[in-house]
Amino acid sequence: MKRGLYVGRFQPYHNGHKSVIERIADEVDELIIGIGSAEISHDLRHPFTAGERVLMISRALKDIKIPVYIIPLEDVKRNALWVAHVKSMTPPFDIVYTGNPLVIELFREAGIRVTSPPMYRRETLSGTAIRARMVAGEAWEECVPPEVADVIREIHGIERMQQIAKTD
Ligand SMILES: Nc1ncnc2c1ncn2[C@@H]1O[C@H](COP(=O)(O)OP(=O)(O)OP(=O)(O)O)[C@@H](O)[C@H]1O
Ligand SMILES: NC(=O)c1ccc[n+]([C@@H]2O[C@H](COP(=O)(O)O)[C@@H](O)[C@H]2O)c1
Repeated sequence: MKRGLYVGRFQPYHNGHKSVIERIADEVDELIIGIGSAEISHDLRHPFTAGERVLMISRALKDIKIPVYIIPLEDVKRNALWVAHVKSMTPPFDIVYTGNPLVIELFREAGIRVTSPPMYRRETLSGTAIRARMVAGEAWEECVPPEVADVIREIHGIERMQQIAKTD
């Protein structure tokens, strides 16, 4: 039994994440998705709440063939304690999937195996680029699974981002 952890902020969950998860699902028996910075929302880098991100990911993964645990993870002030915090919130895992250099370093120092999945169409598929399109009123729907676009519309996510992007 091999259980993997994939950590990200998923602001929003997009087709790059989807392609990574499809590959991971071929390698592990169970997958934990850790939603990082769970406590942060309603700012331009983190527009969506942890609950909204849970909804996006769970709907987009409705057909996945392996068990998936979606777990919000709040940040902690001390990087040196973060891995212990993550372990306290998740089922035990054997391998971590991430491209984030700090996350790689912290798990490696804790003696946990880390793999960095290759980037998929990174020029368009990054949270930063997608959020910029949302704020600018440009097309973003093709960058995310259709279920995620539905959630963003249901929660009036574009209106939220355009509102918080205003200056007073
Ligand atoms: N297009 C992509 N292809 C493969 N992996 C990706 C892609 N975009 C992000 N990832 C990886 O997914 C994980 C979670 O990333 P994250 O939620 O920060 O998305 P992001 O697109 O990098 O967002 P942001 O631009 O907001 O930092 C990270 O390990 C990141 O390297
Ligand atoms: N000290 C901490 O709380 C700590 C340390 C490393 C990563 N993280 C979190 O892990 C997540 C990593 O996700 P990204 O790869 O999407 O940046 C982020 O939410 C980040 O804040 C938190």
